[in-house]
Amino acid sequence: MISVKNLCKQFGDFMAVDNLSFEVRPGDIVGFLGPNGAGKSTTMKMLTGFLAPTRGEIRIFDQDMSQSAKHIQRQLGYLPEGAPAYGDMTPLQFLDFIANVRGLRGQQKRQRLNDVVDMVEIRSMLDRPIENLSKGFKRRVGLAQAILHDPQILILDEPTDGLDPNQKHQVRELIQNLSKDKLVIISTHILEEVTAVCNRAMIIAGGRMLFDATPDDLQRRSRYYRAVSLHFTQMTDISGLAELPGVDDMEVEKNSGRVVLFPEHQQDLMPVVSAYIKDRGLQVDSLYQEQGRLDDVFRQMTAEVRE
Ligand SMILES: Nc1ncnc2c1ncn2[C@@H]1O[C@H](COP(=O)(O)OP(=O)(O)OP(=O)(O)O)[C@@H](O)[C@H]1O
Repeated sequence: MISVKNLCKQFGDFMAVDNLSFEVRPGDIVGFLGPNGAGKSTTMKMLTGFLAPTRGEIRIFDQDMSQSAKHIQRQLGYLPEGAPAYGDMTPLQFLDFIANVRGLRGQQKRQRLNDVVDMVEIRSMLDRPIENLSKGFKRRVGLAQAILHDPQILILDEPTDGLDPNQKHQVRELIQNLSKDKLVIISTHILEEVTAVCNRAMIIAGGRMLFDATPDDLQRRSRYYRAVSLHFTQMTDISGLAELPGVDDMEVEKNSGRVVLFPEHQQDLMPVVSAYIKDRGLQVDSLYQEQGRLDDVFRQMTAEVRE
């Protein structure tokens, strides 16, 4: 388990991480969200023992980071922001070097290198200097070094940054497949990544924790949660929709002409809206209940906090 209590990091007068407390348990895949400068990377650097906190305590598997960083780091895989690596090495040389540092030897090393190269799909790039690889492949090499020793804890700073949509999908699958009993923390700016990969979402801004619950809970906070969204095939008088029982508000989206009906108290509007459409013989080309918009919640939550 990771246990963080009252964690603070100050750079000069500036408080980058301000009194964070949380726990992460096996099986948790935490999406660490926040605007630029929120303190995500700084927190991750402290969790991995690369940066000393100004105040507070980090305990991992019941050991204190300030006393036992080396021991803890053996059980930890870290993909830093930007995935730094030795650019003049090839991925094969670099991963072999990391495997040695991680204490892998002989057949076990060869087997693990082979497996990880396939997992992150870099076999075709193994003999090119890392500095000549595309951003996406550099990121995969970074991911490979993080998982090479099959660590119990994975801390990945924007693991899908710079990847194309196919690669993003692969890396998300990889993270999900890895993490049955692991503790995973990933930082991301991509909100859908949190619903796609994570079972827990933490939002920080200005170094402070604003939210820590499931991605579903986060979606439920959106004003769009259970809103009914519909689009008419042709121009239609929609004034009656706003008067339906249970409708709190109605908006028409400018570009698409899509009508959104917001429910009172998150109630289910589908039956009344469907009946209204059917009774009047109106033609719609789409009608669905929204699950909540994460970008909307994220903006609301972080709007008032300094960057
Ligand atoms: N070594 C440092 N010295 C001074 N200030 C720093 C240092 N490292 C980070 N900061 C500042 O601390 C704040 C938090 O930075 P951090 O990199 O943790 O944010 P982040 O949430 O990871 O942002 P991003 O999403 O842009 O990567 C920023 O204002 C940053 O400028």
